[in-house]
Amino acid sequence: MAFAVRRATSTNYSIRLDSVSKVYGSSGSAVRALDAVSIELRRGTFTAVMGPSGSGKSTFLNCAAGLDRPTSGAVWLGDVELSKLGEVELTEVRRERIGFIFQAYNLLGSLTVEENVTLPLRLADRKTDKAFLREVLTAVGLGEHMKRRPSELSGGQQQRVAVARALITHPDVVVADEPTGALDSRSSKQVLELLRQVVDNMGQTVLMVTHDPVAASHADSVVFLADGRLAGEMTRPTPDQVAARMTHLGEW
Ligand SMILES: Nc1ncnc2c1ncn2[C@@H]1O[C@H](COP(=O)(O)OP(=O)(O)OP(=O)(O)O)[C@@H](O)[C@H]1O
Repeated sequence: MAFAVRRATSTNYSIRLDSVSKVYGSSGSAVRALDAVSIELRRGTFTAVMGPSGSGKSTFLNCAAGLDRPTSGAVWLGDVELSKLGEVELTEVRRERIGFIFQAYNLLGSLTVEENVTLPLRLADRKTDKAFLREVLTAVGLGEHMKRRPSELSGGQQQRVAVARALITHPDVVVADEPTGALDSRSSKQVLELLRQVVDNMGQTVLMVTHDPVAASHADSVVFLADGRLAGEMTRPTPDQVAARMTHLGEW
């Protein structure tokens, strides 16, 4: 993987949240899922998000990736303010500039590996760069399985297809929500090492929500959330340090 990410913008951060709050419901039943969260993710870094159940991790990820809109505050993807975009533009930005990886892989069963990976390009009416496709599939270890369908692959292989699909558009950021939640420890390790390579060798920016201290230890830094607020950050995390901090934050 010798290529570099195509930069759509010149900012040195990929995502920036500026005092982002998210309130679900109203008045008596309102839940403040995020409370004035400000953070910048530098380009070419791997950040994990951890916190007790209900601390706002998914809400954080969804707001950062334009899947959900903050109640107040601003979200920037490079020099584009997501919170100012209309639905059509936001959909386009998500499709073209953000790569998504979900716990459940979300592959289309009727499509081959190759077709699943290139789907974001077809949806955006963009041509497939065959050399890049081959490079990405080789990088995720699936160069020999391009014509298989998801049902003919293991869970770990399916998630690696999802990683390739997330990379194919040269996104500004790859967002992963519990990417190893459904995998055994060996497949988890492969996927996490792959995400690490994507950052180190391709200069990608990765943001990952996880419950697993071992998974988080593959990141450059871990951001902790508690009750919708930032509750600290740890650089060069080890699994033990992450687990100790999580225990300190409460039940998880
Ligand atoms: N659509 C919604 N409507 C109302 N409340 C919501 C909604 N989504 C999330 N919440 C609430 O917001 C808070 C944060 O939820 P969120 O899913 O972001 O937490 P989380 O840290 O990802 O949790 P978990 O680790 O259990 O997945 C919780 O109190 C949750 O119940």
